[in-house]
Amino acid sequence: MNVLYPVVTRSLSATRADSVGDKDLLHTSWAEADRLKAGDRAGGSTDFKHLTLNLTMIAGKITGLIVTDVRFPTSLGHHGSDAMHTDPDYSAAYVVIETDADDGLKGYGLTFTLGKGTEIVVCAVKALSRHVVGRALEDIVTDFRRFYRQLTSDGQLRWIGPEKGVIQLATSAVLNAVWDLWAKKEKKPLWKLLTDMSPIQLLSCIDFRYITDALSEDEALEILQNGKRGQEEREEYIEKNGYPAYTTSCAWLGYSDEQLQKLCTNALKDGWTRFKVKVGADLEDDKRRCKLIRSMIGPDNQMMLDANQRWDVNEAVQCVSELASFKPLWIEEPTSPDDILGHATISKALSPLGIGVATGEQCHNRVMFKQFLQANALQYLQIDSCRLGSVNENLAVLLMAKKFNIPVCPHAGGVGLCELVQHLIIFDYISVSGSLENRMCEYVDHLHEHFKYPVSIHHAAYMPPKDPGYSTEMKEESVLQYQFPDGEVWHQLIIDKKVEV
Ligand SMILES: C[C@H](O)[C@@H](O)[C@@H](O)[C@H](O)C(=O)O
Ligand SMILES: [Mg+2]
Repeated sequence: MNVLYPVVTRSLSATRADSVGDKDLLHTSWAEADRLKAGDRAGGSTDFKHLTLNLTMIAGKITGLIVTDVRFPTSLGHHGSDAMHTDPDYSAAYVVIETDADDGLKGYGLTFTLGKGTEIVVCAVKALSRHVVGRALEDIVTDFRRFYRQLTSDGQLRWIGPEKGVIQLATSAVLNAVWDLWAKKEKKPLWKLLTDMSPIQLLSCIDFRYITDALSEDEALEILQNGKRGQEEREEYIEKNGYPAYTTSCAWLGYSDEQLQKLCTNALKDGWTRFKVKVGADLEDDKRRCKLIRSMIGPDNQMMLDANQRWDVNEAVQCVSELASFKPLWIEEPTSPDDILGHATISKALSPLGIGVATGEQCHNRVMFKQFLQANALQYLQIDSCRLGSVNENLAVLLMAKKFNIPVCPHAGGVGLCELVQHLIIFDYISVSGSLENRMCEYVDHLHEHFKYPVSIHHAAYMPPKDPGYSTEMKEESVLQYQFPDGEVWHQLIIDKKVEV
């Protein structure tokens, strides 16, 4: 089916949504789209956008896209280590987009990597840039669904995906920069840009291809319309209390027991009540560490386990059963992230023990999440702001999670991930799920000092960002110093033979 997407913007929702309601509006604009399309075929000179809408222009044509390989040597302190990724250097392919508008605003985006291979993502971003440079921002955001499709469906590039792996990480970096720029133009933090959008505008950002068997556009619209009810109260609640978080940074796998104890003591003092522990390399080691943490946090605080894909399916059931006495809430990534039916088997086996399965940080697109949901293969869904195709694809997944009634607990263990994903989960609470039950967002206490608008944590909760944008902008001096391999920091580490290049 060849569909012309209705183009819907702020002014449309502001004028007509009031009188006819969004549902009607959806159909009105689809009908209009068809009529206009017919007009085009008949040789009419219809300007679709300007006939349908009375736009307030978002100024600027994208004139440049710069991408940088930025790496932080976190492996030296074992930060971020787990059973599979023993020596991660938290890194990013960092994108800056510039426009010819005279407001001087730039869009900043990133995707998270672990050091080696960042150069490959950088290369993929460059390959995608031809779809971005030369485009008016206005054209992109008023028909975001089409733009998303263009980026993910390049007839040649898609062969190295599609919508997965390096090319999807690159798509995310580019689109994160576009969303940052859009939010800055609107002078709103991204979460607020999203919560202020009408249901129909939000829909117009989502590519529903491949998921309509699980979530139709009408169902998504209904969810978003229902989400408008009580939105103001929820916004007030979040402004006051923040979004609940859990910490992972006390118990990376490479930390010694002493370090673990020290970090856990401090975290408890700071008011943390939910702790994630890395497991999976050695069961006896896992038992010792879990025992230590449980004894420190007491019976009432929550503990989650993360095996980072280390086990086979039956092995996972066996190992987690042996750790069940420590009362973990979930086991995260127990096996291959691609093994949806394996996760379903594990979920079923662990259910009598009261342990759920969590996954998503390596779930590369909405189709996989759809299947996880359809197969009852997860009980906690972990979106990732840089693994999925940016905000656009995350919106699709949040809506599916709502339909399947599965709590979303985002992944944020990486550089910049806390900064980004806080916007998505705050939007989720205010406009989609409307609930905090069984929900929390990951937090790791690393590298925030390199961001211009770092996260603000208060009483173990993410306080909603106030600065315009997606909180993606890094400090210029950090980018210069940590650029790989020529930044000052890497230069010195290489001279001192502290790292292998
Ligand atoms: C290599 C990384 O630090 C991962 O261990 C991390 O993202 C982790 O899986 C998490 O859930 O935070
Ligand atoms: Mg994890």
